[in-house]
Amino acid sequence: MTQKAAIIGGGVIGGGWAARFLLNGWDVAVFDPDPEAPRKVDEVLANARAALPALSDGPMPPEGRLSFAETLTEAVEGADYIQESVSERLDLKHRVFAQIQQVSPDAPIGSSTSGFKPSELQEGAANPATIFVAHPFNPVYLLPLAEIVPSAVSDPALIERAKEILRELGMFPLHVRKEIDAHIADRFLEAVWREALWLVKDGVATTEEIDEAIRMGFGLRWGQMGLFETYRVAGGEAGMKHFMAQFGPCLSWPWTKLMDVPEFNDELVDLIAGQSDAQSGHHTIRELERIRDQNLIGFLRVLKDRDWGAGKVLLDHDARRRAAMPDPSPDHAAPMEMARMTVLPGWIDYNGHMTESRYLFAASETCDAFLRHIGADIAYVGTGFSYYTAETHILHLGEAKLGDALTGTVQVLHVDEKRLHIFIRILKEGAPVATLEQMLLHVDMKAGRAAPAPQAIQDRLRPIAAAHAALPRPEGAGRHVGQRRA
Ligand SMILES: NC(=O)C1=CN([C@@H]2O[C@H](COP(=O)(O)OP(=O)(O)OC[C@H]3O[C@@H](n4cnc5c(N)ncnc54)[C@H](O)[C@@H]3O)[C@@H](O)[C@H]2O)C=CC1
Ligand SMILES: C[N+](C)(C)CC(=O)CC(=O)[O-]
Repeated sequence: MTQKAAIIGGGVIGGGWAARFLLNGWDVAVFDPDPEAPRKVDEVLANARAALPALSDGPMPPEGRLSFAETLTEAVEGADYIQESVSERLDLKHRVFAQIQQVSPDAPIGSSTSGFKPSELQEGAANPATIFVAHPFNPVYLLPLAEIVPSAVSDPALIERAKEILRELGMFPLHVRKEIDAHIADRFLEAVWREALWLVKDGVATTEEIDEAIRMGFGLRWGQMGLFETYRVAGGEAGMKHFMAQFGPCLSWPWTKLMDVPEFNDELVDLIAGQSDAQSGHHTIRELERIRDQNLIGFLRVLKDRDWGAGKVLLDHDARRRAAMPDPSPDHAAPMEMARMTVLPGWIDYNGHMTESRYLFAASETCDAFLRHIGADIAYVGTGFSYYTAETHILHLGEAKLGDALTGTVQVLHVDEKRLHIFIRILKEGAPVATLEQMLLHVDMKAGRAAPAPQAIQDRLRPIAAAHAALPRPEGAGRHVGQRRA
């Protein structure tokens, strides 16, 4: 049965949570008294639809149903999980928890709070044990981290269940063992933010120069190794001990203003906002979000290729989803949908449409998913056997443009013990933009020659091939270059 999430507060973060749940197949009810909230959530969701599927190498589950509730009660009724994302005010959060628990006293309630401790959130609650911090990072639909902070009175079983739900959404729940204002990650962000405000206020650097200092250097390193692993490497062969010995004395030098904060007044706000407008005002916020999303997808995909850091979370999520997914078409009465992709900026050529190498990439994503489905997965390759593509014929039938959602399907044309003959369709809105007919050979990699596939793989393939033999033969199958279309 489809699970239901209630999102209370549909701003930047609530919209991101709604998208994360919906695109992972949950029904979502949002409550936010702001009449603009549905428009904002819809816009965030549109960006998320163009972004999150690009991280997945398997078909996404069918999107859940989104509703905007008239009342908080309506939103939380029957919800399996509730995420509070109202403005960062403790009195408001307390009122919201009281209202939620009148309807739903036992459901897990995660709070997106950036800084309040769970024990502060729980004050005066009817059932404090179900309230905890689930602090996400913007954009919630792309970044895996959620800091999970329980208090001493939190229900440990409920916390474990909440962590499991977040894993099911492809997130990385980081259990913060000791509650503290601003948790773990926001303590860093706040420290860097305070330093940055001083640098602008003191006229040392503009907002743009500070951003360059981050994104041209250490920001890139942090994204893949964090702080300690990066500094270990910076210690050279002697590692962390040498790094500490070299930079330890700086701790008593004036390298930070952390103990001192700039006065928060109109002058500071105008200074920062004015420089920020000059730096980025030529883009709308939605444009900046899309630029950010595509950059993050690029980084995350590289990390995924390397099975490293946040990329490892994505790989684990794909594997978990694959294991949980029913057969794409158990009766094999149609070509099997094996992959979903979004056309990314790096896929576009000088003609303004998807470049030809990306059609091979799309086919390979589709074919690899099919191979995993029949048991020829990476563990199988580890045994020294695999399928190699021996021949491909591509027909370009339409154009794919930036942001288009593509689906890859497989129709099996013929199998024998060594050969696998398939017809891949790359579809946009249900119509093929390309077809790729491929012949694959089952190979003994050590011997370097074709070899019969094992019985287990053949047993998975043959019923599919038998059912697909009853499907109409694809129009482009067996074509050669230059042949006129029927
Ligand atoms: N913006 C960010 O970068 C991050 C924010 N957070 C946290 O997420 C929470 C929400 O922040 P944002 O989404 O940025 O704020 P926001 O201002 O974009 O959205 C807050 C929403 O709460 C709604 N709201 C106010 N009272 C409400 C009520 N009684 N019931 C339902 N909705 C109500 C508002 O109408 C507004 O749409 C805060 O606790 C914040 O600390 C967490 C991570 C990052
Ligand atoms: C600035 N902030 C405290 C709202 C930041 C966060 O809470 C996390 C993020 O997404 O940067």
